[in-house]
Amino acid sequence: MLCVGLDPDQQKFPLSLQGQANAIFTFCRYIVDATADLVCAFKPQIAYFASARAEDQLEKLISYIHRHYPHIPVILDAKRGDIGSTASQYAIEAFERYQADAVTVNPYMGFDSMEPYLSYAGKGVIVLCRTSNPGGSDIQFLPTTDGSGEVMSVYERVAKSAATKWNTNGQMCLVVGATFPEEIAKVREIVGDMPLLIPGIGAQGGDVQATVKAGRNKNLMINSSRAILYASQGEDFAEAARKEALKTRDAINRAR
Ligand SMILES: O=C(O)c1cc(=O)[nH]c(=O)n1[C@@H]1O[C@H](COP(=O)(O)O)[C@@H](O)[C@H]1O
Repeated sequence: MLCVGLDPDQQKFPLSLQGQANAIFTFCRYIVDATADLVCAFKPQIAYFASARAEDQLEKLISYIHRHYPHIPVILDAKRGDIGSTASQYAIEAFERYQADAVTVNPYMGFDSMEPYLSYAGKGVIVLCRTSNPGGSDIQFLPTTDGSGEVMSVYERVAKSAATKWNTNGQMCLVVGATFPEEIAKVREIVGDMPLLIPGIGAQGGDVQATVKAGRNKNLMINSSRAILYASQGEDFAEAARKEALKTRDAINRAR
């Protein structure tokens, strides 16, 4: 159930990679090779590539994962959200340019903003529901009604809509932060067996055991990025990342 997040921050790279052409790809490739037998998915975060003008290295990385580890899905973490015509372009970017198997999207603009991704049969559409950051509560906790008199918070409404209306082709997953196990349990209750992407263990301090229990040990992809990527910033970074990934995977498995 471990998903390794690929958030390559060049300032944290070992000296031997600093200033090298293709350093981002090379760093991620080492991490992928060191952890591939321990993961259920890899999740590259697009901002780390785009901010460094390294989209070509993201393309290369996803193609490398597909070629060497074809059984491991790649989740492109892009958190897109826009009107349908623009979302169509983002869907082309995620699924045709980058060849991702799934993409994270923001549901704030509603169902039509997610439809272009859903039109790619077999691709995963991973919808933000109860995010891991403290400020997530600013909006996601607000009460809503839908006319039936039933009051629920925004994140519960997203979960309910995903479970009852939006997931027409079985492609949807939801993001729920490991930092909020109570809400993981509520979302699990609403959506049944739908897969959940759960970031927030490791650097953000989420509790692995509480996360697995709240998710009922079913269809979970539990993401850790920085704690694994930068377990060491020295030349032994890949070895250290493997050790940390093993430790995390074992902690997840002990909690199952
Ligand atoms: O969609 C996500 O992946 C995501 C959603 C969320 O609620 N919280 C969250 O941290 N993430 C992403 O998950 C990763 C977490 O990284 P670490 O905190 O370093 O493990 C980052 O790439 C975040 O952008």
